[in-house]
Amino acid sequence: MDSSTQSVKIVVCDAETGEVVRSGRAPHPEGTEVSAAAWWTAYQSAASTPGLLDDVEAIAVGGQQHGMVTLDEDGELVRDALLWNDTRSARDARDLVAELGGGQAWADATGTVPLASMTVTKLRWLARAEPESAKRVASVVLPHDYLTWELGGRSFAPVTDRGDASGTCYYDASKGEYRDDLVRLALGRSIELPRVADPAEIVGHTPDGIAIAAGTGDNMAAGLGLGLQSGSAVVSLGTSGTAFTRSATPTHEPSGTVAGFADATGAFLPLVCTLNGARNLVATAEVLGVTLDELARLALSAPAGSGGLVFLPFLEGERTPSLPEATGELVGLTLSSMKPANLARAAIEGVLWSLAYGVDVLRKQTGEISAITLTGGASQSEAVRRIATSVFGLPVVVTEAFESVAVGAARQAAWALTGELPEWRVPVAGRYEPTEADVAAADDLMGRYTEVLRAHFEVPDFSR
Ligand SMILES: Nc1ncnc2c1ncn2[C@@H]1O[C@H](COP(=O)(O)OP(=O)(O)O)[C@@H](O)[C@H]1O
Ligand SMILES: O=C(CO)[C@@H](O)[C@H](O)COP(=O)(O)O
Repeated sequence: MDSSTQSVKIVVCDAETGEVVRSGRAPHPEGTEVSAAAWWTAYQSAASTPGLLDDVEAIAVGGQQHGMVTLDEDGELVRDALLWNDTRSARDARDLVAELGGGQAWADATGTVPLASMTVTKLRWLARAEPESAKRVASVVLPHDYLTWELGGRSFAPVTDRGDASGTCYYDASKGEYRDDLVRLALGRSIELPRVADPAEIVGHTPDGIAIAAGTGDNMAAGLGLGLQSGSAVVSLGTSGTAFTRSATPTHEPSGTVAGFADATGAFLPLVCTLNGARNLVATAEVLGVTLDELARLALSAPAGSGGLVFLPFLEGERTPSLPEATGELVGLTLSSMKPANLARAAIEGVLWSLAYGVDVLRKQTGEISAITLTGGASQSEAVRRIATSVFGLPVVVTEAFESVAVGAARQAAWALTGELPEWRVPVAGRYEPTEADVAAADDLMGRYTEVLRAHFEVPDFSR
């Protein structure tokens, strides 16, 4: 199961080959504050498709990362979960960074410098803004932990895995230990935290006897589903934009650009995340009064560089660069550039640009990255795939197994069931090679965006 921001997707895979044999989905409520119970209801609705779960032997959850799900002593929800894209704890993030002695101190302690997305900052927000709710909290779990617990009929204590735990900023991924001192720093006291299960552990069973694996964060699950290896990066365009790679060793990047997450196999998953993925494209299509397919056609009819238009895609504030209070900018409007086609292309270039920057920073942390695998809802767009070559200047691959998070969760479930990580084939649906002109366009685009970004916002070094 992939329980992500906008929807839940279930895929049923053949345990030997990974072939997707059945699937189902259901939408999630809108907003950055959502009751965890709504995710369980959505899962039950998707799973009720007749025959969908017939013969299923094992299940795992890949879930949107970082969300703060608060439980009281009786295991009841204290309040709605604050999601990864809720920026109200921006001030708390700044305070926590200062209180521990700066970005390097956090990067050393947990691998990651807290920004408003991370669970630890939401704990501090709760203590500050809702002290009465904070007092009632007995434990905090992540979205995937909550769903794993519900799947098991609450018959075992909540569990998590090291991948998702690494996104809390109170778990040290390199040592595999919770940092109770950081929970106390944020909330003022200790709380119960879910046990961190082994990557291939069966943590319990559903009331129907289906084995439940540990599950993980959605990006970690996508890494498993796509068979991610060092030297290449996954770029996901869902609600968030993410760029991540696999690393055998932990990263400790002090500026907060690269999160030093763990992956779902025992290795690491350095990751750059933006708040502004596919929804900037949906908003642009709405402004232009076109469908997403028409947006793609328009974008492909415009030249690389969008006739000089630059779209800083900060419609939901931003996490990378860290500008939680920012709004978007459209720059370079002239009589000749202000055309629907240029606007369509600029939206795609803008959304991809911050991830191209992310890939550059990842490269500095982990070594060469020579290809990109695109995934997430917007990777279905032919324009996104083609334009990506001229923003990254790298080969871009799209796989057939489109729901990579759910497939990765299924692969983990098969691993737990059989005791061996299955070697599932990841069939390539398309490979887009950059031309020399694409590589030059990528450099040019990075230069122009950096200039416009610097002219409008105060940011740390943000250049190639
Ligand atoms: N062809 C497309 N072009 C651009 N965006 C698309 C396209 N198809 C789907 N999307 C967008 O992708 C998003 C859903 O992607 P998904 O990866 O499922 O998100 P999440 O995992 O965050 O719930 C939605 O905002 C949807 O409108
Ligand atoms: O916060 C992050 C990663 O650090 C996001 O990637 C969330 O994990 C949500 O992902 P999507 O719902 O957009 O897939």
